[in-house]
Amino acid sequence: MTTSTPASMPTVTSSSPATETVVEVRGLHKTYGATVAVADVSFAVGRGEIVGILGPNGAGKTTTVESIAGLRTADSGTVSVLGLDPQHDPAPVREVLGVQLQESRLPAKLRVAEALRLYASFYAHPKEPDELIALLGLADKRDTAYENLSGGQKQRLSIALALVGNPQIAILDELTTGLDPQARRETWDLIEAVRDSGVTILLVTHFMDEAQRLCDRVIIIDDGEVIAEGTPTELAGQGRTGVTFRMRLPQPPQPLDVTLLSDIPSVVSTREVGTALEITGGPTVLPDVIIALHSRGIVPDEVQTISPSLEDAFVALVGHSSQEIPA
Ligand SMILES: Nc1ncnc2c1ncn2[C@@H]1O[C@H](COP(=O)(O)OP(=O)(O)OP(=O)(O)O)[C@@H](O)[C@H]1O
Repeated sequence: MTTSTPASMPTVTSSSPATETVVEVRGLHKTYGATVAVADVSFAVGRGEIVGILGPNGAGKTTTVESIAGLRTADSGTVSVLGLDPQHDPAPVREVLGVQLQESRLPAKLRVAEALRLYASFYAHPKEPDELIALLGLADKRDTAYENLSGGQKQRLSIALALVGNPQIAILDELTTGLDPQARRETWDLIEAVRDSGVTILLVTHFMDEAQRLCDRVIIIDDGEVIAEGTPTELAGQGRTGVTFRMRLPQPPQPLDVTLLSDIPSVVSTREVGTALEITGGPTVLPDVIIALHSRGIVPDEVQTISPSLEDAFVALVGHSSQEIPA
């Protein structure tokens, strides 16, 4: 993650799926008593996409995906899942949409294979439990009770349970929360394999690296409204037109004359970051600086370009990082 922020505030973009729309949400509004959980949310998901729903705590992400799954009744707005209304057609929606929600809990003594067979029995055309056990890397845990699974194994089982009905669409809420770095990466590989098998995925996440790595498009929700939408690269690049890089300079006998850099036309700004110097400027700023330094016999160390990140865009839009809880 970089600490640099875009030069100007990103604007809201709107993008539509390139393929057939399988989920469409229009003007969704949902309150809990006096709390407006979802004020006005609209977006579409195309077949075969992995779409990320990002936003700070309490933004309305879970309420939105639960409304898509038919687990919440919206006050107004429409939700369409493959042309079906989850409120009016809950049974056919359950056949095409699998859900892995936050903190799924199972009975402590239920074994992995038993849980999958039980869930498979709820569906008309389930996947073969053994196939999922193999796909999810749970073969050596098939007879292990839920209470004896590690956090990562419980997470994989909950993904398997979301997929056992052989859904066309899967909603995964906080997929890798609580997992160690290796388990997170394995889970990402798994999600890509699930997508490659033809399942469209709607992923609620707080992790920008996860969204950047997995998602074809992301939708950022704040205070119950969509505030930005686009590919991770599009969103990350908003507001950043120039090039930023950092380098370390060898200690010369004389301190570097700062005008050497500030006189270069393509240099917009320089700042010290620890022992490194960060320079932002136009498209040619990197070679311009290297050539200017070279003319004084200075060869910089550890030159590193800084790519705009989704986290930068998120911070600019929402006002704090994705994992900070606002006061
Ligand atoms: N069952 C409920 N009863 C009352 N208020 C609720 C209920 N569920 C959610 N809320 C409130 O609605 C708002 C949106 O909650 P929601 O869980 O949809 O947000 P979220 O973006 O998923 O948050 P998080 O990232 O913390 O999971 C919050 O203010 C929350 O406190």
